[in-house]
Amino acid sequence: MRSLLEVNNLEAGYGRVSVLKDISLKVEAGTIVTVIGPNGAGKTTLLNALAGLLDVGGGTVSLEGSDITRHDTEDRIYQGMGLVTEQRNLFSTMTVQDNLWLGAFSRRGRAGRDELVEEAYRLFPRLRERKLQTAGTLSGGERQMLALGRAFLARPRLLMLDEPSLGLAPLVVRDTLETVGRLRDQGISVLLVEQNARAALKVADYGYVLENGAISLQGPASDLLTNPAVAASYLGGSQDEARAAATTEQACS
Ligand SMILES: Nc1ncnc2c1ncn2[C@@H]1O[C@H](COP(=O)(O)OP(=O)(O)OP(=O)(O)O)[C@@H](O)[C@H]1O
Repeated sequence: MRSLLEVNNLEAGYGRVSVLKDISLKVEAGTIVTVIGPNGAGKTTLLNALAGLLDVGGGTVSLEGSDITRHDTEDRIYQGMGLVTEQRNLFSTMTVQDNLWLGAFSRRGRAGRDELVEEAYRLFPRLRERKLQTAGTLSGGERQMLALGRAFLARPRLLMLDEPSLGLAPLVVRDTLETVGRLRDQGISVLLVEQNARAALKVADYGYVLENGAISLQGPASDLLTNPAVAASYLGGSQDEARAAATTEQACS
């Protein structure tokens, strides 16, 4: 079966500065794949390269088997890619409702758009409660939810999210990543870039660890959560604690 997204031996960077080295990864349809890694590892660069915002120096990117390596961003969006950046790119002086309405551009006519926005409210009830509030006055978590709601309305096949938990309090991070899970339930596959490794691995199906522009480790998210090396570097525990957690996990399964 072919993957929704397949990246092979990707190289990319900024002018003569090379950042991504020989990146190969896949996103299967209906799954959440996370890329975790420290500051400066190249996570945002990876999403920008996949969205066609950077020239790639080598390798290939395919979406459902069709080679899009040289396609421009507009074309990639047309083919079903969506990107929510760290900035979330909302219209701060416009209401929640109007921000959503703009996201429903794929549907023609007022009735069609209203129907789509209604679907977003069903999926994210908090947005309905806030629909007349301007986006600039929302809390960080609500802003992120609005960004996800708007991305949902564009109906991408693959949604790429750059650090949705950035700047959010721990409880709000959990809420936000549960929302990402709801998008998957709606048939949207997700490539999730996160520094918050634990929260990301909890919601994801599969994970990659990116270090210094290269993939250093990959596996099912549940395996990475109990991997001692991942725990020591990214989950805030010692290798001994991680081994103990892995043993308990195995004993319970
Ligand atoms: N416009 C740019 N020009 C030159 N170098 C850049 C540019 N943007 C990023 N870099 C460099 O590329 C490397 C990877 O940066 P990137 O933002 O992709 O990392 P990241 O993993 O997303 O980090 P963070 O988690 O801090 O956002 C860093 O060394 C960064 O300094």
